[in-house]
Amino acid sequence: MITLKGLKKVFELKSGAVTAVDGVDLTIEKGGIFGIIGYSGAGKSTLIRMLNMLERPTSGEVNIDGEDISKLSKKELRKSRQEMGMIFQHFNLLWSRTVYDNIAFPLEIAGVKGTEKDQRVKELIKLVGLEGRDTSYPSQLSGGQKQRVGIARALANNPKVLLCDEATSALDPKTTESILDLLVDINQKLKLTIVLITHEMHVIRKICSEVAVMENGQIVEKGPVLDVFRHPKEEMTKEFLKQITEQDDTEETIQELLSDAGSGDIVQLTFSGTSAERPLISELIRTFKIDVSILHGKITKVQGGSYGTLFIQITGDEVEKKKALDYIMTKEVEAEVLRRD
Ligand SMILES: Nc1ncnc2c1ncn2[C@@H]1O[C@H](COP(=O)(O)OP(=O)(O)OP(=O)(O)O)[C@@H](O)[C@H]1O
Repeated sequence: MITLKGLKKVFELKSGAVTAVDGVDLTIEKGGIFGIIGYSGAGKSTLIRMLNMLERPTSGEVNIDGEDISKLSKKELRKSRQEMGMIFQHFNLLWSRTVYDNIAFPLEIAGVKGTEKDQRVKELIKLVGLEGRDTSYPSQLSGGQKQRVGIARALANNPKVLLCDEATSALDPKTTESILDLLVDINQKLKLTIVLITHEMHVIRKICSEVAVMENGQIVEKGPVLDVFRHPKEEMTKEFLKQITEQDDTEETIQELLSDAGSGDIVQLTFSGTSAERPLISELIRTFKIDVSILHGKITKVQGGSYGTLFIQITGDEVEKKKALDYIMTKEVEAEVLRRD
């Protein structure tokens, strides 16, 4: 649905030219939640702002449903923008208007009036969970409530895409969770495509189906979240993943496990996707004459499945242990014997 080809943005400053986005090729499929992660200055804001031409590209194409929107006239662009809602880190609300009037604003611009407008605003207030706050002013709302108004306003004209520019970066962790839950809810209920930019990996982990990692204006790695999390290729991706992996998966902890454990084979199991949800350990104990102790483990849930590592210790007869290992291999679980008894 959204295809970027050779997208580039150069800002000409007195001090010289700054290339904010440097030849980005990207395809964003309909209906998913696509996350773009990068550090400050990587070019994320500039990139997302080019998706609705808030920022004009220096070169390259932004194709939405097969149409290059950088070629549209002002009038056509105004119409095309209604198909894309946007929310911002600092909400960008109209401070002198109530919640109701903030949400009604884009409808008024689109020429929606009277009962139709009233019904739509009430529907949106309900959708984002702000019933009873219609007459409040933004200054009377919490950060999370302000972002809910931002979301309702962005959805007013039934857009196909919602662009989120660091939408939870100004919020505390608990409020962030509730706004992320709301975004997933909207994505599923309205079949809305969401594109978000963030510098926080837990946002990607919690709600995105696909991710692109941005560095110096370029996309350095991209793919389904589960794949990128399990097999990150670039240093930048690994660095972001450290935000959500705990220290206890380090080489040192594994060495400690190996030296502390009693007799028996020590096996590292790596699960991903639906394999993480199978009752593998109970299957092993029931099927083979072995004992299994769990030494250490962590399963992380992401959109589209789970992934994780489990360290187990297997004791029993050599033949049975070998059969159990062979069995594990047939279950789409990677198994590595770290120590053989
Ligand atoms: N309007 C502008 N004029 C000049 N330079 C700009 C402009 N907007 C962005 N830049 C520059 O482009 C580069 C990328 O900035 P951008 O804001 O897109 O990055 P970002 O990844 O979104 O970072 P942040 O989260 O800090 O906004 C930076 O070097 C920035 O200084």
